Amino acid sequence: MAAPSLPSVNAYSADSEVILHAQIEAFYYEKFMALRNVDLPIYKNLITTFIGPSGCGKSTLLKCFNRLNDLIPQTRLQGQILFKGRNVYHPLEDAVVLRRNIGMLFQKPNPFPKSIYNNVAFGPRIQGYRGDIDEIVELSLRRAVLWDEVKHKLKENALSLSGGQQQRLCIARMLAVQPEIILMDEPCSALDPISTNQIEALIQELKQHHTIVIVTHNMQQALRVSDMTAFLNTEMKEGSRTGELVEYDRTHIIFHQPKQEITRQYVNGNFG
Ligand SMILES: Nc1ncnc2c1ncn2[C@@H]1O[C@H](COP(=O)(O)OP(=O)(O)OP(=O)(O)O)[C@@H](O)[C@H]1O
Repeated sequence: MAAPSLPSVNAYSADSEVILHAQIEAFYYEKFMALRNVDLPIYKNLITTFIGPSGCGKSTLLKCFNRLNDLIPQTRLQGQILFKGRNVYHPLEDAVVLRRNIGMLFQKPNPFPKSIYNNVAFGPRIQGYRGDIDEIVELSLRRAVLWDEVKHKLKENALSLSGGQQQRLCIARMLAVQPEIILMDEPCSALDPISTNQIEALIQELKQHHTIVIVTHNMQQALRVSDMTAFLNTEMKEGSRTGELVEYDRTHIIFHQPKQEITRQYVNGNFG
């Protein structure tokens, strides 16, 4: 089933505010250089997608933004990631606080094996929130368009929900701690078309209050949901295939009038 065409409320303009900025000279897994020369501003309240062939470093780049790569031993970033002008890799920056501001949604929904309620209440509780947790749980579930489906069974285990519901629950769990930025790594690839439509519609809603960055292999999804698209590809460098940013622009330009021939080939499915 084709997803409905969704209206874009916010759009890029020359004075769009840069909220995140990757200025990466190189990123290494041990000695392997996975990314090189990526200079990529992310604009506030827009949806940006990363596209490119498998292994070009889309997920690696995404995980630089909230320092999730720090959890992998022997990784190293040369360069900086600016979040509202501050380098998140500065030794005095707190990665835990950063990940609260820059939340992440994964390919496979990963709710905690707890009740639906406790999944959403978890973040506010560990932050020591003193207000009405019931209210935050309801609001977050409503914003994730899940409330009507679960309001009568909040004490049931989250793992009893369908895949699409679990993914919306993970979104509600993230919204409960009010992140400014939401990173999504192929958020719909494990979902059926109806759940995919629901998540895509939700992503459009969320950009009113959040900045969203999505890795996707689905060209149609990038075209449907995003304002900006970055195309990455690999280049043979010093004996290994290193990811590079080829082209970054408004999504309609990347898909219909790209500057690089290789981008045109990729978005048209004629890629070697
Ligand atoms: N934990 C890791 N240790 C070592 N190398 C890694 C690790 N994670 C990723 N890589 C390598 O880094 C490169 C980029 O991987 P990454 O997952 O970022 O690419 P991707 O574009 O997201 O790929 P895909 O579309 O297949 O998910 C690949 O060569 C990959 O093998």
